Amino acid sequence: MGAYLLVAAGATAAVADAARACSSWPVCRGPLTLADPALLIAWGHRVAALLVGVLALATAVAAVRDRAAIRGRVLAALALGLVLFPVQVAIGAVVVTGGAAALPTGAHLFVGMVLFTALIVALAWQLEPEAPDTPEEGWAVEPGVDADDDSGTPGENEAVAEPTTAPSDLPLRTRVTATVSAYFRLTKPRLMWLLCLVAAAGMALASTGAPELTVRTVVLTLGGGVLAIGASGTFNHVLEREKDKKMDRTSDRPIATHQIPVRRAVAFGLTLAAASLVVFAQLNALAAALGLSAILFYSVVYTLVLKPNTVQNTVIGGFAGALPALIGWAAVTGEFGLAGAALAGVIFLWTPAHFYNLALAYKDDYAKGGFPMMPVVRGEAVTRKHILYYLAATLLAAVALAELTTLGWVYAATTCLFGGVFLWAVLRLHRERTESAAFRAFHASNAYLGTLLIAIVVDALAI
Ligand code: HEM
Ligand SMILES: CC(C)=CCC/C(C)=C/CC/C(C)=C/COP(=O)(O)OP(=O)(O)O
Repeated sequence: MGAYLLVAAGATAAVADAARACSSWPVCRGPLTLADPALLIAWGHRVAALLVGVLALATAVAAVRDRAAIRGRVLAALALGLVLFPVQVAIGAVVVTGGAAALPTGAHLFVGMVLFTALIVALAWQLEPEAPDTPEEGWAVEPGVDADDDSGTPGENEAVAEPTTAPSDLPLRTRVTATVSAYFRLTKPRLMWLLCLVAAAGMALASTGAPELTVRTVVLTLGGGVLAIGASGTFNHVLEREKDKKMDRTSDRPIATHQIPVRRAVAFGLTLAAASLVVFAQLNALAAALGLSAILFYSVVYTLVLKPNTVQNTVIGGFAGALPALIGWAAVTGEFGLAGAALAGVIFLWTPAHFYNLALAYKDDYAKGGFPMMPVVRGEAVTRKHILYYLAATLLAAVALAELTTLGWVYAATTCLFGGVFLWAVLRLHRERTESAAFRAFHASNAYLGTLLIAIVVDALAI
């Protein structure tokens, strides 16, 4: 986390043009004053570098002392980090003293990222020494019922779901409430706040350029987004109704229990999809095309093709969740943009670090449903390792986003603070290996992304 703090502080120093405020090395000349934030950032970066250097050295010394208990590749990764440290200090000194032109652009950022990666890899190898590199033995997708099988004949292992349609002798009001809430559930409302924040962050980033962000753009983008997510969620419920019956977590879903007939659900989904496209089209054609792509990607590519067939289902499926970033950007500018794509990259890399925690908690349930999720196919230790890798990749992508934009200290502080909380939760998951630790890490993933997106909006619009 110290190494990450350094990378983030470095990116902030670059954005704030700290080298202009402090062009001497190793210390900044002149009095330290609160009036010059760039000078404060320059000092902060150097003090952090000193402290983290001491920490890295202490870690390496401890590892060497205990080398009998530490595997060779952990020591090698640590050694790489340690060797890169003085290299990184030297590059930093050259950059601030005016020699940046002699170095490849971004050399300091790149070496910092490699250093952080080396330490994370050492940590993952140390925490999960027994992680097998071969697939779990004996796992195979259970012969399930095809997603489009609407025969109503229960398959083997399949619980026979009792229709839970509100009986007609119940008061009308109770029946209406039950039906409305069942349709509401089809839209997967619990995901909406975060996906809407993704689109909001995309809009906020786009509006730091020339176009002004209007209330109309915000309302149409979030309105279209809510409708599109509702449509995608509904199609997902329709297509997975047979598998949903087999899993404890999903067996009470409205279509699985026949509370909502398939035909009506399809009509509901199509209505939401059409409404979302009409709303997006009020913005521009690109926003509408991206909205349609998101619906099709999640409903067809992810749900039908990837999810039942490949262990990389949720990794590739992350494209669907990343698209709202591009939609938000396109809503404001009418085109694609690098910063919007970088935000989409953050969401894409965050998705496995978010979902693999649930995959661990619901491993047996997913196996019952016949889904080749990572813990089911490759085992829990490999999944925990991948959570750490994707978390590290997300944190680095967040720094890359800062480099490409004018996001400032609110954003940098948020990614460090909540990135630290997320990392802490994942480390506890590695040590405790319990269901509650997996849920804690899942909630930390949502807290990290949620606060990061709010920080983007605040930094881009208010500061
Ligand atoms: C392939 C990609 C993803 C998969 C497989 C996945 C899976 C899941 C699952 C299974 C749940 C539990 C849902 C429930 O039982 O109600 C969940 C919850 C959630 N997901 Fe994801 N997710 C993915 C991507 C995303 C994305 C891109 C976002 C937003 C940016 C997101 C935000 C959320 C939120 C906010 C919750 C609810 C948390 C809560 O109830 O406290 N997910 N996800
Ligand atoms: C703008 C727009 C249309 C965006 C759509 C993107 C979208 C809905 C992304 C979320 C992906 C998601 C929550 C998957 C849930 O997994 P799952 O369906 O495998 O979960 P389950 O096991 O609960 O069915």
